[in-house]
Amino acid sequence: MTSAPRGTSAPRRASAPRRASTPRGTSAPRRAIALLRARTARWLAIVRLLPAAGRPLLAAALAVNLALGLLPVAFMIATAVAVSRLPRAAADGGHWDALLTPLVTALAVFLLSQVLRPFQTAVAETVTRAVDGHCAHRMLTATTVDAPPAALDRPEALDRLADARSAFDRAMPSPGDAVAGLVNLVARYSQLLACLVVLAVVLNPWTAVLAGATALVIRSVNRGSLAAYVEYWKGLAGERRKSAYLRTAAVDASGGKEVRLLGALPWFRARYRAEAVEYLAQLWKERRRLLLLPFAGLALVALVGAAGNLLVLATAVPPGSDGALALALTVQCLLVPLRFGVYFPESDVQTQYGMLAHQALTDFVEQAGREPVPDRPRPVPELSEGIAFRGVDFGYPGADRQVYRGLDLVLPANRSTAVIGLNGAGKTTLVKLLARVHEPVAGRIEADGVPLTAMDPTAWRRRLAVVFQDFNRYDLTLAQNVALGAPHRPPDRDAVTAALARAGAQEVLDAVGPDTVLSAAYQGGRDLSGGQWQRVALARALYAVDSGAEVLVLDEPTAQLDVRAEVAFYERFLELTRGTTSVIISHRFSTVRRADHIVVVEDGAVVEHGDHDSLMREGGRYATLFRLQADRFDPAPDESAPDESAPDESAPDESAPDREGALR
Ligand SMILES: Nc1ncnc2c1ncn2[C@@H]1O[C@H](COP(=O)(O)OP(=O)(O)OP(=O)(O)O)[C@@H](O)[C@H]1O
Repeated sequence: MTSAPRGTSAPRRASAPRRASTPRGTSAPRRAIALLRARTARWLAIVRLLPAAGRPLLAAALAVNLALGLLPVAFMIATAVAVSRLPRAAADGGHWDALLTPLVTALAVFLLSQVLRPFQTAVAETVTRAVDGHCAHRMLTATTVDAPPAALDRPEALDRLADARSAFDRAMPSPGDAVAGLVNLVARYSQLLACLVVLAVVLNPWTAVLAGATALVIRSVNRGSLAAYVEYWKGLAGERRKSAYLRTAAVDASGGKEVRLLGALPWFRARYRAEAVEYLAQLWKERRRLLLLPFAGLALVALVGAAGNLLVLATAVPPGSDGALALALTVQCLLVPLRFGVYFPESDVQTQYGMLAHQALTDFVEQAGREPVPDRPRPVPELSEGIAFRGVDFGYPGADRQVYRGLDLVLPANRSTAVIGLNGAGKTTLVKLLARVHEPVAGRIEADGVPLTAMDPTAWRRRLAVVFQDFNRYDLTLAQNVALGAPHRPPDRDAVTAALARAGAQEVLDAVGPDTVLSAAYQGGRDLSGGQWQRVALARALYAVDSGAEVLVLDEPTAQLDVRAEVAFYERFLELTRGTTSVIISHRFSTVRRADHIVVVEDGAVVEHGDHDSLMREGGRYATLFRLQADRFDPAPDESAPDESAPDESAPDESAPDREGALR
């Protein structure tokens, strides 16, 4: 019997998954037809993957399997001939010559099958790899090129993606395994067919029909049960994903440290165990229902079929040596259809779960969709006016709260704009809308009057250099980490060095060198501090600007910098952003105040905008937040000191950055 594949343990469940993917309320025959259609479609999808293995490989795999199917039948014939000649050879006073040819043939056939058997495994593995390479490419293209980035935020799409990915991680059978399993069936079915032909010729066609029918009935019930079980298993995809998280959270490098510090391993272990037991209990119950109980029925069918055929055998076999040949041959041939009552280890689990993995991939590609690209995209303009958000409404899918309602905002070209607001006000969301990670629900975003939706999204994104709050830390060399800012550009070591210097990461470069992998998990690798990483990410964005990106977007660029580094950053800020259209998001007013234009977002809209001095004079939200932050560090300011936050202040205090550098 089959077993659930590795790596499929254990989530909790609020409600049991549906047992079939057909709609409720439809009649039983209709449901059966729908189910049959769905299963046929899955098989056809796997058949359509065959060419991905490549013709020569496929031909080799088919030839090996055909040989492995037919050679055992040749062995049966040869041994049956030898057995039928045995009485006469013995009677002729030990004239064993007559046995030589069939026995040598049987031996040769046997040896050939033994030699071919490892090739079946090797060829199947090669087919698997070739097909999986093709499917993995499809998955990567879908996730990183075709699908809109927001698709990767949708839980149902992520569930499907998780199942597809776990197949490529070899945690469950993959589409390639399904194709190899399908090819392996050639051996089984060619053997069955050959045995049925022998039965029809040697006994009579009805015996062949009865044996064939018995084999196919028990086979289809077996496969049907397995398919239903796997369908049930599929319904637990979301829980499997949660469970995989629990399993790895305590052991992966980043989470593991904190789990150890908290002493939370027993908690994780207990939680994982409880969920695993609950999850497996459901699976086992379903397994008993779908796999164990039908087994009793199948055994009965097999028994009746075998009994019927043995009866025919007993009455139809003629006496004499012809009868001995017929008996020896047909008894062996009858055993082959009966073996269709067990799962085929080289094929069944592979095809069933592999089909599901392929279905998961297809579902993901369909659910994620394709990012719309206009037929005739308008060129991305060189910004001279700026980027305008016009009446933009946006809320995350499934969330009840709108992040923006009728947002009007201009990011002037070639100037720096700082966006401030409280936690959750929507600052990062603004960056995501700008980068077209999400699209507005209403309203539009324009670059020099051209709607972003009229441009090729890839061309637009190439104009942006973004450092997200949760930027990527690649386990690659320092130089590669920076050069990834413009992967389309041929590697330019001088430009990488210059970007690092501008980002204040010269010390990092001097300390680790450009070719050190930035991860202590590799031999000779070195990890960086949070602040050092932030500078590397900034260097990546500056390298992108150097390579043609026009809009620099920095989301909390100094959050992890120490006071000295932050002061150095904002001293360089004007130089870093000069000539570029830049957007900076920061809670640190020491960074923000240097921007040409400051925007305060609150309750889904811009509530104030202007430069530092005008906003301070206004004495509104910005001024309140600014003073609040300043007071944290200077609760009783010297009365004689210039009042930085005075509403009527007319000239900025140039000494202020030093004091504000300590803010936070
Ligand atoms: N992927 C998401 N799905 C659903 N809601 C989200 C998602 N990302 C953010 N939100 C919600 O959208 C709102 C705005 O989030 P956003 O990250 O833009 O805020 P922010 O101003 O950048 O906050 P912070 O200052 O804490 O970084 C918040 O209420 C947040 O909970």
